[in-house]
Amino acid sequence: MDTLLAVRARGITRYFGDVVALDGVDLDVAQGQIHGLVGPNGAGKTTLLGLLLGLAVADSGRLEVLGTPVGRALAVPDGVAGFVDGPGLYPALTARQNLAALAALRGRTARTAGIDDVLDQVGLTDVADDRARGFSLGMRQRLGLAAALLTRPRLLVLDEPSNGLDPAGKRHVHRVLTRLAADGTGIVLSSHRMDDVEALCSDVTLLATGRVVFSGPLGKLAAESRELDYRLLTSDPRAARALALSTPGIAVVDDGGTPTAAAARHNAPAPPGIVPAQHGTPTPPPTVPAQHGTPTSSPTVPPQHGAPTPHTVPAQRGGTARYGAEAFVVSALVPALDVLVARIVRAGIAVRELAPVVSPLEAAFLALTEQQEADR
Ligand SMILES: Nc1ncnc2c1ncn2[C@@H]1O[C@H](COP(=O)(O)OP(=O)(O)OP(=O)(O)O)[C@@H](O)[C@H]1O
Repeated sequence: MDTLLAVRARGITRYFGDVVALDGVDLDVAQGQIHGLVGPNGAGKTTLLGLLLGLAVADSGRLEVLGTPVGRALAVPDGVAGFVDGPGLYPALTARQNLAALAALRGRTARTAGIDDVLDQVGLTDVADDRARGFSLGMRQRLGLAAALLTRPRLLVLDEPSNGLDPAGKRHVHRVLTRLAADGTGIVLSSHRMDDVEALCSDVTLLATGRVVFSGPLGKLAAESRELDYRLLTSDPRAARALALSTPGIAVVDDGGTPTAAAARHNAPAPPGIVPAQHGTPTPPPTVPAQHGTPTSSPTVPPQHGAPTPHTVPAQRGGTARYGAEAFVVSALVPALDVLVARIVRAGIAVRELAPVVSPLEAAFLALTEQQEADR
């Protein structure tokens, strides 16, 4: 039996005059999933979120929300809450009065009880009786989220929910969203903050000029990415570096690979779809947890019969390594990286840290942006 999807969209197209804001978009969001919409300005994210919220209707295609086909009427589908372009609030009312008024507008579907609870969840208890007029952007975002929570949504739709949030506000919002998802609520959010998307979302859809260029788990994006730069911190950098140089498919980046430069490198020609699959088997994101306690004695490097000529990427940017003498940067596809890590560990060297200099999501986003500029 099919699991009920919070969102099932097929071939969604939406025009604004001559502009094709959405062009045959497919989207699946499972219940309990936090799904990120990512893409350059004008990609169609807000338009898509607006359709989910019933603020507009698609010109063609089929959209089901919480198992029910969305009709032609402009109405928030049952069980859905959220906002685009910032929450609608009454500036003259306090936070608490805003929530009471919004709940009243929702009539019987909203709970007037629980206002204190949702204010607490988003961290606004201390300003519950202050007027919204004086609220910062981050506070307004949190109040908008509190209003959505009051309706106990089964699908929550948020446009840039992290806008204006300070670290404490961000922690509140992340906690709330994670808890909601754990309770089975589907969440679709757009964001330009790749760190947020990576921290919150299990799945992501990349849009560019109204088209889906990738949709699926974040781990699959990593597996399908082109070569990325990875910072590698080990207990024996010299021996690990020697192993890297003799591992097929691994290039050692001499100068430490600053994030910007790495991004620029991965920005290079992006094919349509930007992240062509290069391997059959998805590989988990190549982040290796610290392995404290692994022997740190000098490794024995296994002989490398038939190993290719060491491949070193010349320093492109000069300057000293930014990650300290212990770390170095390799450029590789995930499968080659897996081989390298196995060799390093087999040699008795501890892998203390392995992380992409620029995440697969950020690299894909940058490639998209670059592609758009090239097409202009
Ligand atoms: N009401 C409108 N009238 C005319 N064109 C519109 C309207 N809303 C959106 N568009 C156009 O549709 C396209 C998609 O816009 P949309 O706002 O959905 O993109 P977005 O991905 O949310 O962008 P951003 O990251 O800048 O918020 C853009 O070309 C935009 O100019």
